[in-house]
Amino acid sequence: MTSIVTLDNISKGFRDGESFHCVLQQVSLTLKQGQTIALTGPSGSGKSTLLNIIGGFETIDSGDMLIRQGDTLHSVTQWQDKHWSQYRRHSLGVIFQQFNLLTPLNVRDNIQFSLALNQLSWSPWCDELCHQLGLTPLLDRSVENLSGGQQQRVAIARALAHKPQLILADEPTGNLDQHAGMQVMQLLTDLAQQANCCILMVTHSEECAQFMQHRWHVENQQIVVNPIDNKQQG
Ligand SMILES: Nc1ncnc2c1ncn2[C@@H]1O[C@H](COP(=O)(O)OP(=O)(O)OP(=O)(O)O)[C@@H](O)[C@H]1O
Repeated sequence: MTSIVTLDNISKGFRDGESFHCVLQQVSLTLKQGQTIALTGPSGSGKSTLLNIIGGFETIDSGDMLIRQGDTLHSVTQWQDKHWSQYRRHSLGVIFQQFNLLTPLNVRDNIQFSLALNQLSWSPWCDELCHQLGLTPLLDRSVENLSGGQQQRVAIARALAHKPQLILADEPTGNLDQHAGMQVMQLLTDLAQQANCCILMVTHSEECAQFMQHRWHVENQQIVVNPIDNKQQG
């Protein structure tokens, strides 16, 4: 399987007044095309920090991160803002617990906005996404009038519309009841597989983690790859 993001010996901490709090220490890992990974760990262990580093929303203190663009892995050490924004637009889809939708807009325009950032227009894949997510009858509805489950399905359509190589999800079902949460997880994993996207998903929920092929655990500033992965792949 092709590597899409590699962390090479990265460390990250935060200054708190006089003291320095190390969150991740000399972490190395690789995300591969099509892999799905549940990221678990105690509160405050560094799960969101890891997601933010991979999304380019946080810098690293040391080490290197390599990101695939086309046929080549590029080191981010020399990247400027324009490189990061190009990476986020082209290669990333992001799904958070708070849906972060554009509330004055309808469902179609929320999805179209994400496509427009990549100079893409509505494609048959978008029709398929909306069909499978049950959004086709809702396309002209304002997102602010939708239920939590419906809004989260719009967030998934928006994240997948441009077929990114990587989806970063932070507690994507955290605001949903059990039934809606499992439905959303099933749709997310089915659609990501169809688009050959890798998913790295932070979750506290065992039921959600079960939808992913692999389990990584953040503990003592390290990432522990669970020896009993959900599925032994890649
Ligand atoms: N911008 C920041 N400035 C200072 N400290 C931060 C910052 N972001 C995170 N931290 C600290 O880094 C540690 C890890 O935070 P992080 O949000 O990554 O944990 P988490 O595992 O996602 O936690 P939770 O499960 O509670 O969301 C925490 O101690 C947090 O206070």
